[in-house]
Amino acid sequence: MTTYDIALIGFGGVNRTLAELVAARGDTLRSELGFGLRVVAITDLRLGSLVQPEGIDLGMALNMDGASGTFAAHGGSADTINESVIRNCTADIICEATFTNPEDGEPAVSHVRWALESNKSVCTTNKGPVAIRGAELTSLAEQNGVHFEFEGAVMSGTPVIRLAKKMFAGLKLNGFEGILNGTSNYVLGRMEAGLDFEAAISEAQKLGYAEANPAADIEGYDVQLKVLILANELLDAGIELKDVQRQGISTVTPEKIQKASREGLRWKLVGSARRNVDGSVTAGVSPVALPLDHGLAGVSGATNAVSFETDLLGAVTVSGPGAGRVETAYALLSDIIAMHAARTGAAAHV
Ligand SMILES: NC(=O)c1ccc[n+]([C@@H]2O[C@H](COP(=O)([O-])OP(=O)(O)OC[C@H]3O[C@@H](n4cnc5c(N)ncnc54)[C@H](O)[C@@H]3O)[C@@H](O)[C@H]2O)c1
Ligand SMILES: N[C@@H](CCO)C(=O)O
Repeated sequence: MTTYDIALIGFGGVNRTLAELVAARGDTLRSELGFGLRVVAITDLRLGSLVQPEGIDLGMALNMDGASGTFAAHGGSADTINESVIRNCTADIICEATFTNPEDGEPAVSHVRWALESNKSVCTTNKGPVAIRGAELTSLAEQNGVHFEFEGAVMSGTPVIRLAKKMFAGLKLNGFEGILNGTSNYVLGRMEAGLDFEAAISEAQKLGYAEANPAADIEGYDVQLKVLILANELLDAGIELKDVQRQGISTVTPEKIQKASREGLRWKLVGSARRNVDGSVTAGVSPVALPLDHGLAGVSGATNAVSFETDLLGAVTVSGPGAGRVETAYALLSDIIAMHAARTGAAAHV
């Protein structure tokens, strides 16, 4: 049976949870999916680097939290030597889950590039490389005969990108609108319930929804990247970050939320893109007070939803978890399942 060796670049909430899944469910995955997974390298800013071609003891790695020392105590290095690890380790697949940088996508863009250049496939939940260098990296993967998968970059493990590419064949997509950030949606809901902004953010951080810098969620940068990804992947928009107008929810005060509630409205952070008559695409993200009977008004907590406007079916809506460690680790697993299916011709349902 095939075993894929994987390297985890960034060992925070998402990749730790993937390691937990591999440790706890390895046998089930093997029998149900027809392949095994073995972690052969891990790097993290707080822990350093560890490469063990025979397989890393995941119990040991998962017990390390940065306060308890670095990988130097386990035969690795205290330094985060990403380029050398990514290029030289024996992994078949690099799982990239470091911080999203909404400005230029670095250093994750380089992590992905080094992997693809050294003929390793990549799965990532990091929005930066996909939004800012997606076309270039996809083409590099194709040239090198490897895979670049990023389902978790939009709506965590909820299938959206692959689903839309496969299931909407024969339909023309004219646009989409959706709730694409779990943290801001969670915060708006908690504020409507009477919590103050800081307390609501703190809850979202504890639940593993928020970015390392939650301003990325609150000020709309995260949705800006996701709109860019969906517009380019699904509408073939050919647009750049500067083309996606951005406004976050920091202007939505508790008073505005209570007033909207009295008027039968609910504030939501809505990301959208629409194809214009001349073929160009207009895209943006901004807070909107939606009537309660609007399809997106009832989407609550860290749930996300995106409604695609199609020519033959009208609106088709996909809804599901938009954030969360387990939900996003599953996205990486679904990427690996898709790679396996492409390699073997096995049916993939993800
Ligand atoms: N948590 C979610 O719900 C979710 C959902 C979808 C996408 N994402 C994306 O997935 C990625 C990971 O999310 P997370 O929740 O695990 O974040 P996290 O902050 O918990 O973990 C990120 C880890 O990456 C490490 N890191 C940062 N820069 C690094 C570098 N240059 N080299 C090695 N390690 C580095 C950090 O030390 C940290 O441990 C982010 O890009 C995030 O935007 C997260
Ligand atoms: N911080 C993001 C994670 C998912 O990309 C969110 O809250 O939606």
